[in-house]
Amino acid sequence: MFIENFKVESPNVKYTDDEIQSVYNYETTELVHENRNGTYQWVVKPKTVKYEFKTDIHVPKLGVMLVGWGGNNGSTLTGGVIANKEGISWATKDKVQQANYFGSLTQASTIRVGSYNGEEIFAPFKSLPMVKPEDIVFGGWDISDMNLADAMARAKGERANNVIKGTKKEQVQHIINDIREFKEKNKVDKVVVLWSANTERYSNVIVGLNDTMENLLASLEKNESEISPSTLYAIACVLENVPFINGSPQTPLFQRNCLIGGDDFKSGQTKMKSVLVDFLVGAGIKPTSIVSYNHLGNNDGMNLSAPQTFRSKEISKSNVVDDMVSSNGILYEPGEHPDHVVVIKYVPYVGDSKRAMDEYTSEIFMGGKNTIALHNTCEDSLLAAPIILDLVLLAELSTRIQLKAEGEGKFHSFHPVATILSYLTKAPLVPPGTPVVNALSKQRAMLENILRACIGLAPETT
Ligand SMILES: NC(=O)c1ccc[n+]([C@@H]2O[C@H](COP(=O)([O-])OP(=O)(O)OC[C@H]3O[C@@H](n4cnc5c(N)ncnc54)[C@H](O)[C@@H]3O)[C@@H](O)[C@H]2O)c1
Ligand SMILES: O=P([O-])([O-])O[C@@H]1[C@@H](O)[C@H](O)[C@@H](O)[C@H](O)[C@@H]1O
Repeated sequence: MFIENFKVESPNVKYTDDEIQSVYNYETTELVHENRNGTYQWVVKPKTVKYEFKTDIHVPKLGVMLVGWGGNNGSTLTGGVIANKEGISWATKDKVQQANYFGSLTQASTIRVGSYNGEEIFAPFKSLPMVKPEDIVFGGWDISDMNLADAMARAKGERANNVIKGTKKEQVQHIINDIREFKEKNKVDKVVVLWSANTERYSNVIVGLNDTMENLLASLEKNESEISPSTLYAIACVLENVPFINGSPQTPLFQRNCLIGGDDFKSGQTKMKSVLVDFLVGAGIKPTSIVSYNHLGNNDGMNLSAPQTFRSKEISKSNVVDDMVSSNGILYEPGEHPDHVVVIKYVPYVGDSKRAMDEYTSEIFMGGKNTIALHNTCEDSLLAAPIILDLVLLAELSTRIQLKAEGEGKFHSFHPVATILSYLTKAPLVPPGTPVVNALSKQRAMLENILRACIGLAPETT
């Protein structure tokens, strides 16, 4: 059964006029490698850490500035939100289609809150006060000056006629001025910037050039050509203390003192992979070869046909099985890894209709082989647009949550590198020393359990 809303009554939660305060007992384990009577032994010690959360319930007026606003995803998201806001419907050959938010975790999925009369009860995933998509003020940048309506109809072709000019430093200042003007003009309380522009070639960390914020700022002074446009946007956001989310694979490198999320929307083939490989390895089956091919004909596909940009995607799409493989030392020797090949081809005719074909070969009982072949056809932008929405809404929400662990004196925000957004990205950015989790079910559980903690509900274990 589905219920629209609910309120938690518990000694662990208190609703005030300004915030939801909650207490959450986090059941975890501590591992020690101890020498006991001359033999080293792993000892697992279950422990409970008490956390306190407070969530500001005042939902701000939110501005979202998309870099690459006129692209396939930027224009599709904007059009989709307007269609929802205006309640637009249209005739298709099958039926009259209503605007919706299918594919959005925050808008179209549910969480289990308990049972009633023997029936499971589910409520909307957005169980905390969140910005409504229809209330977002959209803005942004594009190197093409085409209006959004025409841009939406176009998914390919030459376009750079609206670039920001000047030295790198001047460009950063230009972006900062744009953010300030946008805020002022639209009277928004907060802004989130999201890179939905084209994939850039992969940037390496070069010592002295981009390895620290100081070196990056010094390189900016020198107008160093190795600083990519996405890095310029990221620097501007860091300097303006505006959350920055990277929807493409290249990693803009900077000191992370304001919320940073990324990298690369986890929309189709990779999302499926982070479910399937988790299932196989979790079932004690050993994937030994994963061959992933896809072709598409939109501008993203054309851009990725350049070897340097394809390399960025290849990296973000390839690391996705690492945590699952390394979780099972019964199946894999140390350092052993399945053969994993990623291919992307540009086929203009199919446009936005991305085709993905995957072959998973695994070893099963007694040397048997199991081959699974998948074929998936789906509109690229219709997969990505709801993910962009979730990223900005969850990024905004996470800036309103404060927490404090037992023994910590003061409340503080989450770490600025937003692990909470992992579910939505192919190559999740995590703080140094934090393990990267790619398995989709774990990523969703982490996100859901944080939201549950904020309203004093125990983690979901079923
Ligand atoms: N399913 C998906 O669509 C999906 C999944 C994962 C990642 N991505 C990534 O999302 C990004 C956007 O995808 P898309 O299909 O909208 O691509 P697109 O090519 O249709 O749109 C990108 C837009 O960015 C603009 N642009 C390029 N460089 C810019 C710059 N420096 N500053 C401002 N604007 C710039 C272009 O003019 C274009 O309008 C791509 O990097 C893609 O790899 C997409
Ligand atoms: O999310 P996913 O389907 O694994 O990956 C996709 C790629 O396979 C595709 O070629 C690219 O154009 C999309 O931007 C996206 O990155």
